[in-house]
Amino acid sequence: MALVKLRGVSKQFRKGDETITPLDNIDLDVQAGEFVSLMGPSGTGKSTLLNLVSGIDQPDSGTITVAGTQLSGLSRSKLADWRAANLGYIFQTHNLIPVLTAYENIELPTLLLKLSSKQRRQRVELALEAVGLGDRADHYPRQLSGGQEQRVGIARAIVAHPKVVVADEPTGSLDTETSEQVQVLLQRLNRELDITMLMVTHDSDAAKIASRQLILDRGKFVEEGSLATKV
Ligand SMILES: Nc1ncnc2c1ncn2[C@@H]1O[C@H](COP(=O)(O)OP(=O)(O)OP(=O)(O)O)[C@@H](O)[C@H]1O
Repeated sequence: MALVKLRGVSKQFRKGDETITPLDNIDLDVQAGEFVSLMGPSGTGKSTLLNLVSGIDQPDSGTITVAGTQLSGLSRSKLADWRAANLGYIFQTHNLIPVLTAYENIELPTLLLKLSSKQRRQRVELALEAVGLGDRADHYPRQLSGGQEQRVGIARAIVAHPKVVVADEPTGSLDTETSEQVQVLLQRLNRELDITMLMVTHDSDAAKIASRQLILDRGKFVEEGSLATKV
């Protein structure tokens, strides 16, 4: 069974008198271990889709099942528990807390999990190592480069050992070289840690690191290279 499964998902927003429908009766299957990139013009609903898959927002119709759980049936607190255990979110701007060290920023999501302090420390150390920042644990965000900050953001997204990581333009604020390093890192985490990735990007080079490239076009998905095919 697909790890991420959307069936007939629609989402509308009202803008003044106008109703916009960024997602229109969408179906999507992402298999465990896949790395899917999602491109499309600005305002077509890519971030909206990530928010639905993360349970941050609810669809107007359709069903979303992630890691075996149908999200629409969950209360807010159950959703928060589910998200803490199953989902990591990588932002364009890393959203690190400036008064916390790299270690403490990465530790934050683990505070929502039932772990002993030893297990928590092991998870944080593993995540720091996975992103190559074992020697930066005690640095504050202001003491890190942009690429290092993003790597802390990535470590924070994987520290709970989530089944799915969604990334919203993770390389959007980085220079070319740093962007390439982050792309390599994401690819490695997908392959070596078997993390299923769903990444929104405007960068066609970044999109190519994915095992499957989708484009969101007028409320529907088309697969890169087969523009007429609905997924
Ligand atoms: N909470 C909201 N309330 C009203 N309109 C919204 C809301 N969230 C998104 N929208 C609108 O829905 C549409 C899709 O937005 P979304 O951010 O998902 O697009 P996107 O494809 O991620 O864009 P970009 O590439 O610029 O980040 C846009 O027209 C946006 O203004």
